Amino acid sequence: MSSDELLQAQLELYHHGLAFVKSLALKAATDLRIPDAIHRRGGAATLSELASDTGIHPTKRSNLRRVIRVLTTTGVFSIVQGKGSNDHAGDGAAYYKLTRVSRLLVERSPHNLSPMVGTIVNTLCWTSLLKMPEWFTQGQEGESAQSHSLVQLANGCTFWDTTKVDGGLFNDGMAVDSGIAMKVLLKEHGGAFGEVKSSLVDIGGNHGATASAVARAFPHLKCTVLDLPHVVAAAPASDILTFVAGNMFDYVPPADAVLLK
Ligand SMILES: C[S@@+](CC[C@H](N)C(=O)[O-])C[C@H]1O[C@@H](n2cnc3c(N)ncnc32)[C@H](O)[C@@H]1O
Repeated sequence: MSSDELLQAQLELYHHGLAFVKSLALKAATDLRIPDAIHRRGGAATLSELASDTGIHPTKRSNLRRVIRVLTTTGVFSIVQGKGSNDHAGDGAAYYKLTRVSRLLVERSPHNLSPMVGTIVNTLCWTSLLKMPEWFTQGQEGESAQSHSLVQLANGCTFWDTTKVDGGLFNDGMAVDSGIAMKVLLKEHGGAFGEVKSSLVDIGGNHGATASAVARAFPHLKCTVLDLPHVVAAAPASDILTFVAGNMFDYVPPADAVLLK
């Protein structure tokens, strides 16, 4: 390698190695409710406005700038000089704005995906994935990879067991994810459900976000949700869904259509 190539390769390696900073900056901004703070300021806010609105300690303001800089680089926020055409202050200061990504993190948005950030950026995922080298090299003859998962190796229980004690982290993420997916699915391909005769079962249907969207759009369908007992036990009551607690590998309630999302 030439010197330039060597330095470029080193840079790329560090980019790959430090990619987690992007996830963790996203998680921090979500937890600090920075998207809400920008939204409340009319869609654009200075660093000091963000710092005071989100309770950043005065000694940490420059650190906040660094986190926001990561997030402007990755497209979560954008940065402009001055507030733009509706800039009454006309001060030319740096303003941080929402992008189509961070609009999904505004709590009042009909497409609020902020719970999903905690679902995908959390210590369970990290501790499990850090075990990859061990997991790949361990195993027993005749055992399938699924029978001993990364999560089991790292945490001593299955992934689904962890959702018993995660305070709703996973299920809350699933609900908001389904809200968006079903909105698009029903808009673009809703006809598929119209063709179902009279009943549908959503296997692993969690708290019923997907099945309720179907049931509301197609009232002729009797919709059932099958999920694990601890998930069904915590599901909100519903007038339009029937919940069945069980294991899909043992029993699937009969229906004209089966949905697996
Ligand atoms: C990735 S989540 C998907 C949830 C939902 N379908 C959605 O799209 O939002 C998988 C779901 O399957 C459920 N599940 C996992 N193993 C199951 C089993 N053996 N029988 C029934 N449900 C199961 C989990 O509790 C979880 O709610």
